[in-house]
Amino acid sequence: MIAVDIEKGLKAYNGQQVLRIKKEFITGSITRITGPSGTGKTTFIKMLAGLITPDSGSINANNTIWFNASQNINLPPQQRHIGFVFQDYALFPNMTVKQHLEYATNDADWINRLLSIGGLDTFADHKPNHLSGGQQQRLAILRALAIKPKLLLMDEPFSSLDVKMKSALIKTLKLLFAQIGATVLIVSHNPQELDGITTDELEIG
Ligand SMILES: Nc1ncnc2c1ncn2[C@@H]1O[C@H](COP(=O)(O)OP(=O)(O)OP(=O)(O)O)[C@@H](O)[C@H]1O
Repeated sequence: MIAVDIEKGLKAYNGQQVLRIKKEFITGSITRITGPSGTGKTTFIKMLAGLITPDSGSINANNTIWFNASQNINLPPQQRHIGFVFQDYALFPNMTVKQHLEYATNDADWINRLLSIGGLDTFADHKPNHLSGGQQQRLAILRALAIKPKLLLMDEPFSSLDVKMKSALIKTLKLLFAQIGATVLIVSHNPQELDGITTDELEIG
């Protein structure tokens, strides 16, 4: 379980706004994060990843303290074993599809399975600028899964996929999440796309 109780002052266009999140995420749960634009959904998952530091409070993952302001503990991102799908993908321009996955794992069977799940087998030697937007987005998802993360954070991960591709991929991912025992948080503006996959919801703002 991941227990979060944090506060962060956001630099909003109209002054200061405080983001407060108090929530427990059960191991293996899949939570949809909703809320209006600019309320702090991305900032929240970046705080879980250790990419943004909360002003106060704590984040505890199972028996490990990831963040505790009063004890001055702040585990770096690489020690949190998290998979992150960035809204803008953040792919490496000089790496091929396969190299993105090899950067994260040396398990060749797992890499081949991921390539097949993402429909990118035949694009293994392509670099991102030779992929469509949907293919780049799928690569960002596969890269996040490559380390078999215990916590997977996804920021609008299906926004560039067509409806058919999206629903097939989501069904497959649900099985995969269960298999690797991941707890998953998905920021999504689309109310329907995650029907039947999420087990919990967090509304921000
Ligand atoms: N490191 C930071 N420290 C403080 N404030 C930040 C930081 N990064 C972003 N912000 C501010 O937090 C606010 C919320 O931004 P954020 O991207 O988290 O919103 P969001 O809910 O994900 O929006 P959207 O749905 O449009 O993607 C913005 O006003 C932004 O300027």
